[in-house]
Amino acid sequence: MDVLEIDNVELNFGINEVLKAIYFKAERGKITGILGRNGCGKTSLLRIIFGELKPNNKLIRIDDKPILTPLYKKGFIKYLPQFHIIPNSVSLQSGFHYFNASFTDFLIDFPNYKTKEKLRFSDFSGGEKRLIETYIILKSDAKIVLLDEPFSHLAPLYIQKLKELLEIEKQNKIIIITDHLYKEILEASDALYLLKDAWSRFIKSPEELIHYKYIKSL
Ligand SMILES: Nc1ncnc2c1ncn2[C@@H]1O[C@H](COP(=O)(O)OP(=O)(O)OP(=O)(O)O)[C@@H](O)[C@H]1O
Repeated sequence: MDVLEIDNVELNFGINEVLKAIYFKAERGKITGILGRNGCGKTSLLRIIFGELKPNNKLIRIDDKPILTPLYKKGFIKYLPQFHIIPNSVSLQSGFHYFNASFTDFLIDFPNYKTKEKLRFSDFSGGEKRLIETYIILKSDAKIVLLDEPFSHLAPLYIQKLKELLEIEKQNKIIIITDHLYKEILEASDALYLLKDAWSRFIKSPEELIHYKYIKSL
């Protein structure tokens, strides 16, 4: 599985025209970033790709073949939403077991969690939960990974570590990522799209983000 494309996306919520004429391509071996202001439709686009939000129109292709079944039903895609996905009553170790992810690998990457395996999710801070959930999704056996704001609540060292893991995982996965920490997205991404006025624009250089009034300066 090498290339995911989504085309002709049209999404309205009542009179609110959120997405129209969107084209978007993500490839294995590259991190594909999505930037855009609040409410421009980044989460909606990820949910449409995942298959849980049905737009007025869209066409998804994987390796040039149209996909008509919602992707989440196919089992090879994982989605990190903005909300927490692991129940509070579950222990750290069971959370890894539940998602079929390696807790041993996690402890190698984040050794400071060695004494915390029996703690429940309710015992962790918002940022810690985010780190754990992002790790579990990123390191899963999925072929396509969608990450909605993985960096936003994380300490700089954890962001750095996640970026290193992204570099490794992208060799075997199609990875799409969005966040308001645009400098992190710029650094982590090999291909970048900006959503603006319901259109997607492929961004060739960071200066274009100024041109399209996403930022004032770099
Ligand atoms: N279920 C819904 N019903 C009605 N409107 C919705 C619904 N979900 C999203 N919207 C609207 O669609 C637009 C896009 O929302 P979306 O969450 O995709 O934006 P976003 O770019 O991810 O925003 P943010 O960066 O703030 O998370 C917003 O105007 C939002 O109010």
